[in-house]
Amino acid sequence: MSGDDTGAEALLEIRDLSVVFDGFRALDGVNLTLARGELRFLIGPNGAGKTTLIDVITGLTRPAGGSVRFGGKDLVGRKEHEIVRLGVGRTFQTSVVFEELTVVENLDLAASFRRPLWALAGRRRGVSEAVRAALATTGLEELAERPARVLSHGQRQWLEIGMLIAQRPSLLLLDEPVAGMSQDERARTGELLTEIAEDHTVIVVEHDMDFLRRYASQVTVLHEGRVLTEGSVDDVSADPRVQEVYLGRAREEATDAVG
Ligand SMILES: Nc1ncnc2c1ncn2[C@@H]1O[C@H](COP(=O)(O)OP(=O)(O)OP(=O)(O)O)[C@@H](O)[C@H]1O
Repeated sequence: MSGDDTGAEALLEIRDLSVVFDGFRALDGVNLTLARGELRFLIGPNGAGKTTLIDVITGLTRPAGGSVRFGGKDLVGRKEHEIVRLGVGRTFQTSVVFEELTVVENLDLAASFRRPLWALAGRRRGVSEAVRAALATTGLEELAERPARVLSHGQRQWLEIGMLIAQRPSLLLLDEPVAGMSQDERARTGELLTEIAEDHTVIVVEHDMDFLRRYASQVTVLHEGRVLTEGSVDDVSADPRVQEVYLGRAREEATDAVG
């Protein structure tokens, strides 16, 4: 690995990234550096390019230009499953939970994804350490033997996060983990993210400013495919350009609601 002046601490380094869909630039020269162990919130109005950025990191979308380095390895051009094996995990906006399997079975299935075949073949009954840890972190121990279909919306989201942790990624990418949650569930998720960030590097896509004020430290704001600004929650929310972008959106939504 050649050392450059961004230092050995950077786990993820994105340089001059662009994505073009049918001539439309969904990402346009994005730079983003994440230190190992960082919890970074990624915000921006609808269509800003947040999901596209996650899609590029995870190999779902191929960029038109730029680079994505993770732990010193270039991710561009690698297959999705290869990127998972390198230690990048993501949640999707659509559920990946198996309804008829229990919570613990869902976790075990997720954990087995990175387990070598010989370990699967010789597997004894019982719960692996990775599954036990995921159950404890997400607070789902009491529901371990219940089928996933009985879970509330919040519990299901926590299960999905648990399934991700069970795969032992070093970088977690969470797309709007509190969408549709009650206030209590949001608070519990904020605590969960803080806990997970103690031993993982995490990017959370979120546009709920209240949630950010409570749980975010470092924030990157995307707007129209570019990084508008980056910094602490206070700095970012005091930035007039960010306010304009969000107020503009609020105005549009108010008009839509009326119309
Ligand atoms: N597969 C695709 N083909 C064409 N255009 C796309 C595709 N995926 C995304 N886009 C466009 O790229 C832009 C960025 O979309 P993206 O989903 O990344 O935004 P976002 O910031 O995640 O928004 P949201 O908050 O609504 O999820 C949007 O204008 C979107 O319509």
